Formats: sequence, C-alpha cells, structure tokens
Amino acid sequence: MGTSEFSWKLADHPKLPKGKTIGLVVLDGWGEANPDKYNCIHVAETPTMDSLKKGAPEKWRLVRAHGTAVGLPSEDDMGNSEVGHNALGAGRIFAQGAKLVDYALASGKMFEGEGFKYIKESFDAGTLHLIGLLSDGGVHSRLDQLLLLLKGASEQGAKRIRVHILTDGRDVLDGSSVGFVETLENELANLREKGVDAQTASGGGRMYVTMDRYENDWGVIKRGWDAHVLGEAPYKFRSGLEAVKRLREETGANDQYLPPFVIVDENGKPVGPVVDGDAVVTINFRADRMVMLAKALEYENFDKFDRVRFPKIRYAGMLQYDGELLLPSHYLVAPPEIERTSGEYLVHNGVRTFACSETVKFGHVTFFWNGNRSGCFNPEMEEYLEIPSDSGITFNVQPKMKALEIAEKARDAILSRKFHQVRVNLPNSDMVGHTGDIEATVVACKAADEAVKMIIDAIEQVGGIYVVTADHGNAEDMVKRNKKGAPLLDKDGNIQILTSHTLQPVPLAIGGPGLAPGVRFRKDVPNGGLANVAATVMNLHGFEAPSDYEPTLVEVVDN
Ligand SMILES: O=C(O)[C@H](O)COP(=O)(O)O
Ligand SMILES: [Mn+2]
Ligand SMILES: [Mn+2]
Repeated sequence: MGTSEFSWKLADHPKLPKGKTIGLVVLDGWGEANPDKYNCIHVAETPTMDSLKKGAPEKWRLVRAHGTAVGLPSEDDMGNSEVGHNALGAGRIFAQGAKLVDYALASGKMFEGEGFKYIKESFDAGTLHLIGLLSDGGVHSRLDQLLLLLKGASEQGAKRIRVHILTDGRDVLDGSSVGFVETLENELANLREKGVDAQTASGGGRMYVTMDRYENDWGVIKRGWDAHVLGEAPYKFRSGLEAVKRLREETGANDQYLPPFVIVDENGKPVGPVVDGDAVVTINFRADRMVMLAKALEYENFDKFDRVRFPKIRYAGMLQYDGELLLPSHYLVAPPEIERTSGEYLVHNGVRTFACSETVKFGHVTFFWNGNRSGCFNPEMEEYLEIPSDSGITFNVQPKMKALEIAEKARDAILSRKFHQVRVNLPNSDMVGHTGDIEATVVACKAADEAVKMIIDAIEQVGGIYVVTADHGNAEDMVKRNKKGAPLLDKDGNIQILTSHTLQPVPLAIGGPGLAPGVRFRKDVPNGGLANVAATVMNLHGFEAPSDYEPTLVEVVDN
C-alpha cells in the first residue's frame, strides 16, 4: 500500500447500519473445554454465558486463541493476553516477540544488531547482567532463548556474566523452578569451564519481585532493584538452586511468590550487584511486566522509589517494550510493528470509544488492543478508564476483583449514549485462575458472568449490540493432564494444579436488539481466530474492514 493512496476512510458496509452501541467484552482467560470438576467455568454458575451458548447457534462460536493463530511460534504455544489482545484489536496476525527472538537467535542477526553492539562495548571492563523470567512458558521469555543468548554473548567476548532469575510457576507448573535453575546453572558451569566467569546473582518470585505491571505496585520493582542492582536481599545463598529449593521448603512460598534473594561468595559478599560500566539486558520479550523495571534502569529522573545508587550502565531490552516512550532506547530485537489497528480506523471513521478495566488488565484493552501503543488516538473521541486494582494481595482472596465496578462503568457509558463502542476486559477468570485456587476461581467466573449480564442488560436498553469473547483459556482447565486428558498426579498422589493459560479455543457471541436481522456467523471460516474479530466488529459498526484484515466472521442473509 503506497502512502499516497492510503486513506483511513472505511467503506460503508452494504447492509449493516452505523451508529449502534456495541458492548465489547473480553473475558480474560475464559476458554471452552469439556465439562468436569477442574473446569471452573463449568462448575461456576454462569447463566449469562450459558444462555449465549445455548440460545443462538448462529450467534455463538469458538475461535482459536493460541499458537500460530495469534502469531506464536507453534501450536504448542498457549495463548496469552498480549498476543490475544493484539490480534483482537489489530485484525491481522503479526509474528510476535517469541518468534522474532527465535529468528534473531537462529540467524545470528541478534549479535550483529545495534542493541547487541551497544552492550558489547561493556564486555571488556564490565559485567553482563541478564535479568528476566526463568521458564519455558513462552509467554514473557523462554529458557532456551536465554541459553542461546548466554552462549552467543560469551562467544562475542563477555567475560563476566551474572544472571538474575525470576521464578515462574504461573505460565508453568509450580515447583518447576527447581529444574529450570538446574538447567541454567549447569550451563553456567559449562561456561566457567570455558573460562567465562558466569553465575546466578540474585532472584525472586515473579509476582513478588520485579515483574509487576501497569504501575500497580512499585514495591515489587523496588524488591527487585535491591536484589539485582544493589545486591541486597533478606535471603542469601551460595547458588540459585540452593536458593530456590530452600526458600520453597523453608518459607512455604510458591514459585510465583519466592522472596528476593542474592547469591553470595564464601565471604558473604554478593556476587553480582550492578555497578558503573556494566551492561544489563532484560531478557523478557513481552513488554507489560518489564516496563517498570526498564524505567528504573533507564530514567535519570525517577521518583517511584529510592534507587540508592543509579549505576551508569549500558542497558538493552530483549525487545523495545514501549514504542511511544521508546523504552528502552536500546534493544536486541525490533518488536512487531503493529499499525492500522481497528481502534485507530474506527476513531478516524467517527466511532466514539470507551475502554475500561481494572489496573491489572487496563493496558490489555488499551495498550495491547491498540498494537502496543499507549494512550488514546484522539482524546475527543475516546475515553479510557482505569479502575485501581487491589494491590499486595493474591486474587484468590478477592476473586470478585473489580468486575462489578467495571460493569457499572461500562453500563453507565452505554446508557450515556455518548459512545459507539464500550470495550472492557474482565480479569477474574484469568487472574484468579493463575493462583491455582480452584474454589476461588469458581467464584471469579461467577462474578465475571454477572458483569457480562449487567453490560448486556444495558445494551438491551439502548437497542445496541453485544460482542462477548475472551483472549485465551485459563479457568476452564485447572489441572495438568496426560495426552489422553486424564489428570496427572504428583509423587504424593495430589493432582497437579495448572496455573497457566491453555491451548483451548474461546467463545465468541454476538447479539442484542441492534443486531440487524439476518446477521449470523459464516460457516466458511471454521478455523477463525481472534484476529477475525476486528473485521467482524467493524462490520457491526457499519463498515467494511480493510482488505488486508483477516476476514469477518459474520454474513447478512436476507430473511
Ligand atoms: O503475566 C501474566 O500474568 C501471565 O504470565 C500471563 O497472563 P496474561 O497473558 O493473561 O496477562
Ligand atoms: Mn489474558
Ligand atoms: Mn493470564
């Protein structure tokens, strides 16, 4: 498409009217799976979602939400919020961070790029620090990529390497941290044999140390800063393996919430604080949970907590995490360029939009939805509302979260008739699902269902249209299964709780009094995925989608 002929103007849909209010609901972590007792959505009372499914076979379907359908490397990759909301909002499938990093490593291009050359300047005199999530979850980072980066960096002359590890247990099974640390530390030992001074330096559980998001709790970043940069933490060990094993046993914390620790030498001195002249790479490819640390590492002026020391370092992200803020300014792999999202088109075509969620998912319906772009396209046409999340708790103690508040704000926005699109993310099934607490997840699913009802009721009142979907699975399957689908037991005979997302498809339902007669789901896009939703929604707003968008899922038949 040459820029001269480009236009934001969308063609009118030949049959569908403009001006309807659309309530667009994303249930976070709400997949479709066979009913059983580990399917919290099935166990919960969810009359609203049940009626959408039962009532109208032509207005309810499943869409793919994992793997290549959302730009991930393979069909073994579960969906996640970033890629899910990117696909929903952008209407096309972009190769995502995981895939881009794989390619940059396999081709060697990573080591020829500007970002790597920049950090390499520190290899002679300084230490290379790698900080990030240590697992094979593939949502924020991948262990195999870290190992390749370690190998590549040492081949490129890094002589002293320190790894700062954040244990997972959220995108992977709880307890799996032990195996991941073992693999890492074996590799570090191999490097030491080759003359590279390489070891683990600090760490903690991802939800308690370093990986907060959307500025929900800066205390999390401070704990990480103290451990990784200052070399200070309440727990001290001689190796990462000892740290993870002993902290799990002695504090009872799970992988997600391990307290911060530092690795010390035989004299009790931390082995790897970050000091002037060092290089730092944050190895996560996904943005949301690295932006806060990136600010602390990069910004000269910073007032979120007392950094005590602000070392002069060369810092690069695995990717650039925020394209608007250009943060960090150096990165090893260029992020996907997601342009011409549906939100931007619709704003140019007069569609007034309201978007809302609570803090923990606010960036999902705004930043991720808009192709990793912060803020509104046009503040006169859009209002984005963030409801503060509870912080400092695990959401199984508050499984209703802010679902009611989000639904009330959406209801009010719909009834105000000021907006054509009222878009929300309801976090409950995902955030509580990640805690692995089955009872609480059932409560969470019920609360989300009630919120959907409130939004649909408001849509009924204004003669509008609802579109209800999800970004990936989570709460519909809370147990790890074997290939035949039977629950797996651990060595003590307990079921292995699945805290992660799943490979399941998600529902997509349309309806409401404003839906023109004859609108129904097409039968000829059986493999439709989240990226097909954007064109579908554009049609329901009365527009044709751009020709390079994934096809719409609706057709209009004459009655
Ligand atoms: O960051 C998280 O909480 C999980 O790794 C993924 O969850 P999300 O993709 O639903 O945000
Ligand atoms: Mn999600
Ligand atoms: Mn999640």
